[in-house]
Amino acid sequence: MRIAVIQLAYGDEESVEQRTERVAALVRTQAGHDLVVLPELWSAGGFDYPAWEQRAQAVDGPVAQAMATAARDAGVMLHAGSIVERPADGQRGPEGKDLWNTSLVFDRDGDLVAAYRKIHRFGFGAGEPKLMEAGDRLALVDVPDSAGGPAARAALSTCYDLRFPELYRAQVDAGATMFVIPAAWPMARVRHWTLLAHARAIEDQCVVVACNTAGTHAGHEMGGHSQVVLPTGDVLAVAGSGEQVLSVEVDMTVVDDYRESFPVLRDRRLPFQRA
Ligand SMILES: NC(=O)CCC(=O)C(=O)O
Repeated sequence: MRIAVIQLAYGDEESVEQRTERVAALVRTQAGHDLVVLPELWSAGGFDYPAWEQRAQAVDGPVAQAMATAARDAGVMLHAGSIVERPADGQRGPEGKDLWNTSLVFDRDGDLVAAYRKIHRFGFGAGEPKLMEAGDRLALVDVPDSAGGPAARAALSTCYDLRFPELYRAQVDAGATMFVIPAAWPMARVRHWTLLAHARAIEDQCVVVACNTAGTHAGHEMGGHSQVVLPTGDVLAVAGSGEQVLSVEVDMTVVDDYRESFPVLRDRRLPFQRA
């Protein structure tokens, strides 16, 4: 299957409306891909905490509508990155807040087929844990291969989630063969981003499609280096530090083949006795 990873760069000057139009146009140029992936919180600004309240939208709000239309126009499945979600029905979480960091996936008809609320909140006590609720539910979606190869069973996670291997093990147990991970991961820790994505691919024998942000916004330089990593640990493609689109061909037979030839997952031994 053909996958496009759109590593967006943005600063503070562009309005949400301008950026949404620009991103929709970029998505439309990706016709011919089976899956197109955008980064975390690209419309609200990954580190622009003070703007989140005002930029929050529902899962059928203006950003989602623009992405649904772009997916349909391009005829691609679109992982539209994440939005700051404020549910239209006034829902609040257990901490009394009404915002979530929510990823949205649209199919090639523009229908919303998956939504994932980020489980692990990032921000050193500020940002997400202060302003948002945590998700508590896995989300997986099938990505068909128009060339007739096996579909991917894509599991959704977001940025800081990458540091929590137990999430990915749970996704594997739910049938995942691919991890799709949008992010706004800063340059300061880009080495962690690269290494952890490799680790998740190798330890869980999945294809990792990791789409980061580039540019500098809200005083934070983003790390870029989006990447597509195979279960073998081989890197199919890696971006630099600026705006860039990676276009890769992934044969999903690699997952079953590699799991068969090196059956690491079958050698798991749980539960352990307590010491
Ligand atoms: N937006 C994020 O989740 C950033 C995560 C990050 O910077 C880190 O884990 O390091």
